[in-house]
Amino acid sequence: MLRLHELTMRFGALNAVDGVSLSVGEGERRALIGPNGAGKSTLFAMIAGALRPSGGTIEFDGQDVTGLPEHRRARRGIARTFQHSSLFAGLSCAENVALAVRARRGLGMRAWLGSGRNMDIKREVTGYLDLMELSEERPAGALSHGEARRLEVAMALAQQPRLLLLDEPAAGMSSAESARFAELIQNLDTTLLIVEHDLDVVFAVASHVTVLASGKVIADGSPAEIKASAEVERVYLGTAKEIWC
Ligand SMILES: Nc1ncnc2c1ncn2[C@@H]1O[C@H](COP(=O)(O)OP(=O)(O)OP(=O)(O)O)[C@@H](O)[C@H]1O
Repeated sequence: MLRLHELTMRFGALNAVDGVSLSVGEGERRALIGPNGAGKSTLFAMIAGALRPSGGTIEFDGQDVTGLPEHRRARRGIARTFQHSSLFAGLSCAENVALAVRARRGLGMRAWLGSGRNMDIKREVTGYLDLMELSEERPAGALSHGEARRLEVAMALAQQPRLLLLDEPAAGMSSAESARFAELIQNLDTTLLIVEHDLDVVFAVASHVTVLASGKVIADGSPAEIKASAEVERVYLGTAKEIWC
């Protein structure tokens, strides 16, 4: 579904992402991990379309999307969440998700409750909120941090993405919140690419893990392979574990 070939991002003399090639298959849940400054966010931004690569290509669903802006990638089925909240605090959970559903369907924002079509939207909204265990009527501004992040995922799901990109979704969550979040994400059947520092979340959610360091892929495999990798253990999970967070 997603194929990166020799993807590179240079900032002046720095190769923040340095010739990364990787493929994500349909149905995979891929985690990108690595220490601070490894290039994860930069790689994520290039995949989402927020940053134009200095070199290399990005293929989505067999098509070269390297030059496409973010909104056109979104139309092809790539949805993302942001590190910072993108919710409307004064609207309820249902209203926030309804906005995303209506945007996907190309509908206006006026007169959005009442008609037959709106019942159809309402059913769809309820489905996404149920997946993320959120109640319809609560104002987004009254949600806990963990609930707000789940609402952002519900809004991304409302785009019916083929590939969902999650940018540090568990950042700032308590350990109880992040454990629940991981369970909910595991139940999604969307192909997923997640950048995350919380390794408990990563190993609970991911089917595949890619480890970046200094802009390069240093390991790639199943969670069990990554945990067992002497190289990853030596550099990150063991002696230098403190640099992860
Ligand atoms: N806009 C920019 N201009 C210059 N350098 C940048 C820019 N964005 C990122 N960098 C540098 O690129 C390198 C990779 O940064 P990036 O944020 O992608 O790493 P990361 O793995 O996401 O780190 P973290 O885990 O701390 O978020 C770092 O050295 C960073 O300082």
